[in-house]
Amino acid sequence: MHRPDAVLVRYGEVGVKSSKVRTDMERRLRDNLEAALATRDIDGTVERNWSRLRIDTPDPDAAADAAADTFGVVSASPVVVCEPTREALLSTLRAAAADHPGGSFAVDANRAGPDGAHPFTSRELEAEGGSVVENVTGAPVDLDDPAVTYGVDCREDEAFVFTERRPGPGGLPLGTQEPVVVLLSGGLDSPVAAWELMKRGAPVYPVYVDLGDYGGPDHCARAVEVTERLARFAAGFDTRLRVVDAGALVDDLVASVRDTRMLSLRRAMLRMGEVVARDLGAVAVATGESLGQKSSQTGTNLAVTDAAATLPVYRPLLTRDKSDITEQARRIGTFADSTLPVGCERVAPAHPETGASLATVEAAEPDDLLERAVRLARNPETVDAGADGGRGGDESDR
Ligand SMILES: Nc1ncnc2c1ncn2[C@@H]1O[C@H](COP(=O)(O)OP(=O)(O)OP(=O)(O)O)[C@@H](O)[C@H]1O
Repeated sequence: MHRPDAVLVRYGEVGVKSSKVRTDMERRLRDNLEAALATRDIDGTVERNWSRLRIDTPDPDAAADAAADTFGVVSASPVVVCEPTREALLSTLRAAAADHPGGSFAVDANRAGPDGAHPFTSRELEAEGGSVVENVTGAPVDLDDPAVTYGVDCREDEAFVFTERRPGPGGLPLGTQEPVVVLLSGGLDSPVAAWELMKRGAPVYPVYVDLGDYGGPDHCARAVEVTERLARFAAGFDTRLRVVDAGALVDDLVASVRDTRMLSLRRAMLRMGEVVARDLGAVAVATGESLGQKSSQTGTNLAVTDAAATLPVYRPLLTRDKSDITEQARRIGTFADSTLPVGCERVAPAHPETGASLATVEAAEPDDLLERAVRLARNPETVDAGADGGRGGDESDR
């Protein structure tokens, strides 16, 4: 195949929106793709074209990877662009077949345009293209499970030939929903929760609660590292980690509260997240909790935790299994060394309460716990983890 000279970017859910919302979301997707190219130093321009976007670039391979990391994108294909004529298409297919990697193949053609725009149908293109590829490669046709699919997208003014569809994350373009604060521990779950929210279009502001001696520099470094990985999916958005220094508060909790300590700590964390959320214009606070995963995550205990919240609490992983979350963390690149014996595990009491009443928890915790949490969160330290901030709170495009 000649070198591809562009990338076709396909989206999914954006396409079923009403035309105004769809236009706004396509624009946002285009801007996000441009930002993704810019952060990776890839030259290219992005155009909205019928129901796809198209990137013209000297480096389609890298541009397709950048698109495949962009929320809203369902798939991206490096493509060879040619004239929308039978001769040009068959000749481009012939050139592509010269690089056939082996195994069976199919030709999948899509033709769009007004009646009479092309003197051939999609089916005819598939049959004729199939013969061309067969002649060049000698490979067998397999329409059900081909090793290679030669894609042909034929439009009125131009046509595209491709052999790859790199899957994207799907979802909605980042910035089409309102921002959310995510309590990010740097453990396995909360980065996946953040990713899931971003996938639905919500920019996230990660907040790490420094647990002092119970966390330590390695724990915090892990949160920074994970934030950097998340920033890869959020080019142009402010994903800087906000760090709240809660060492003294945790020391006091450990010294003064026994079985319900973890619940009081979660309540304080939610309050801290809320302060940052209000400051940055975020509409909710999210955690990586899932039902029954830990003693603090029973239905009763989650209700006690939520009683401290005045903003909605999002738990994108509520019903997910740990094995599934772990597999996703590996896939999206946020799986870090999760075996560090630090963090909340060290704060937990020997016999944590699994079914606390709000009255019991409130009676056991210091009277000023939540006010103290608010004070601590007013001036978080901001750690730049590689994003080039600025658009997280943009009202205009949601
Ligand atoms: N130090 C922290 N800073 C910010 N948020 C935290 C911290 N520790 C816990 N959280 C939040 O509370 C949730 C439940 O805490 P849990 O004890 O399960 O955390 P973990 O196992 O250390 O981390 P994770 O849940 O991210 O794997 C986390 O998913 C996260 O949203």
